[in-house]
Amino acid sequence: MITASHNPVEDNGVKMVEPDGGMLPQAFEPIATELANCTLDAEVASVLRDRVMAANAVSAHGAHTTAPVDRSALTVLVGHDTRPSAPALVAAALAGVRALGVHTHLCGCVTTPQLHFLVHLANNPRSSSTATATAPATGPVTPPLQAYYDTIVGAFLTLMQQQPQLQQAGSSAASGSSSSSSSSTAAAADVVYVDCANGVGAAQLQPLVPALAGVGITLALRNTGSGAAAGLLNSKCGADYVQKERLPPSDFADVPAGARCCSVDGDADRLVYFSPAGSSTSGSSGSSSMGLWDGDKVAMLAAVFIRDLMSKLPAELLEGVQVCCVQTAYANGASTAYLRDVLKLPVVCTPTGVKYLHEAAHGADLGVYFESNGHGTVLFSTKLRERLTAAAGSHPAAAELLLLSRLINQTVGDAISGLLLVELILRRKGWSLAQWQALYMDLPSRQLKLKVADRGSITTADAERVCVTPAGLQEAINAIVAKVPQGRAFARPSGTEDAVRVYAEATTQEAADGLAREVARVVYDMAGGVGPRP
Ligand SMILES: CC(=O)N[C@H]1[C@@H](OP(=O)(O)O)O[C@H](CO)[C@@H](O)[C@@H]1O
Ligand SMILES: [Mg+2]
Repeated sequence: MITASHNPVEDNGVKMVEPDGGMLPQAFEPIATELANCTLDAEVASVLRDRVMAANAVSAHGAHTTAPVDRSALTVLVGHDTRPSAPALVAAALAGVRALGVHTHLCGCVTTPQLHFLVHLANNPRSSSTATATAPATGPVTPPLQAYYDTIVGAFLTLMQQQPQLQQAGSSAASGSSSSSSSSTAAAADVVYVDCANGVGAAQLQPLVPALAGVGITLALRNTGSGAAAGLLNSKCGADYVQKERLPPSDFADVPAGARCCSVDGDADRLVYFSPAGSSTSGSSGSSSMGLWDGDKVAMLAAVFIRDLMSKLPAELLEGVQVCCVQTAYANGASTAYLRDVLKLPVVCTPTGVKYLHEAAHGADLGVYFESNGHGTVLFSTKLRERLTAAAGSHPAAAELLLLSRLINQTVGDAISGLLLVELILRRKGWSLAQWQALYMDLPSRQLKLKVADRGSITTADAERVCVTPAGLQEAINAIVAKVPQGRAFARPSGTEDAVRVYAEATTQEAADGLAREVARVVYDMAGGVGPRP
């Protein structure tokens, strides 16, 4: 997938998709880095021969294979986002793959999660998570993009059209509204304004517009990157901008206060909800008055809904079924407490980066994982899906969960699938944005970043929550945090930028701001800060 995701339009990059639809195995990262850093053609050839081909003998899961690979039987699917540099890079990628004697299939301008889905489906045409798709029975024929919509939107529409016999009336903290059908919710909630980041999400969300109109939901696509006044990809728009700046994106000035809005990123694998200042915004964290429903909030909504459905299943069906919610240190402490104390679900904290969350969630039968920035999904194990399939005829909740496993992209976080999940749950519960927000109150938080001479000098442990080096830094951070009631703070080197990120939360915004500033200063002083002192 040729994309640089949420980054500026002039950047570009590549995301590799494994044959099972998953992400690049971590063991392959150093080799990929080596390949990317080749400067001479001859170097490319030798790294390919000595490193990539040698590693090819090791499968994604670490198992050694001695069987020779028939490259003519392989196909590499290539997709790209809307960046102007895409055509040249796609041509180079296709030429490179063909030079290895491997077939190519150009999927065109698709979202990253769509490409993951298609790769998975091409290799697993009978997979139960894509059972409604019209996939070819044999490879290496590649499935059409329509298979994605058939599976994901198809599951959503089936769930929406089902009689609400499984309503969770009174099953949660926020049960202020007793109505649950879409026709009886406020008209405003039936319009969802979508910030498409001027990226590939715009074209790929388009087929949802007529499909959702059929169930009473108006999708109003904004920042579609087209028209005379088209904005730039990810420029003052997109999920990363909305979540980090806590500001509505450009082209939303006329959207009414309290409206239901969401934002995807440049390759549509992240999703956050927001609402321009006005009603429904109480309880949001941050200095602006815009309401924000970030990845933590999406995760909690999914966890509440799935937990309710599971509670309707007979105990024997769930025997030995492990549920796990995965977060990073950036998850708001209030969301972690909600998972642990209210939902009473096991919570795991991993280092930043979806590859870590995905891996941890994959270990459970039902793994809910989201980064606060809106990237995440819910994974159902094969064991659980088989049990649900067997019970679907006699237990409506099992049938619903099975449909959910199709609505939710099982390969990676997916903004389109995420939007459908959120809209389904809010309608099923009859919840407004305010009721969703009221599940728990975010602790005020602050994120800062600063430059140091060598960010590699900061090493961390315990899912990046503790600094190991430089010596004494963690003790200094501990002393600052100890002075702030319910304070929590950590510093870690970014994996994607030349910067150190500082996160702090406390009971008031002032305290969180002050804590972040103090920690940033101590990092600056002890880890070789450069430029102005925070
Ligand atoms: C605090 C934050 O948002 N960090 C982001 C960012 O990683 P850093 O290692 O923090 O630069 O980019 C990653 C890739 O998109 C994303 O997975 C992660 O959540
Ligand atoms: Mg992205």
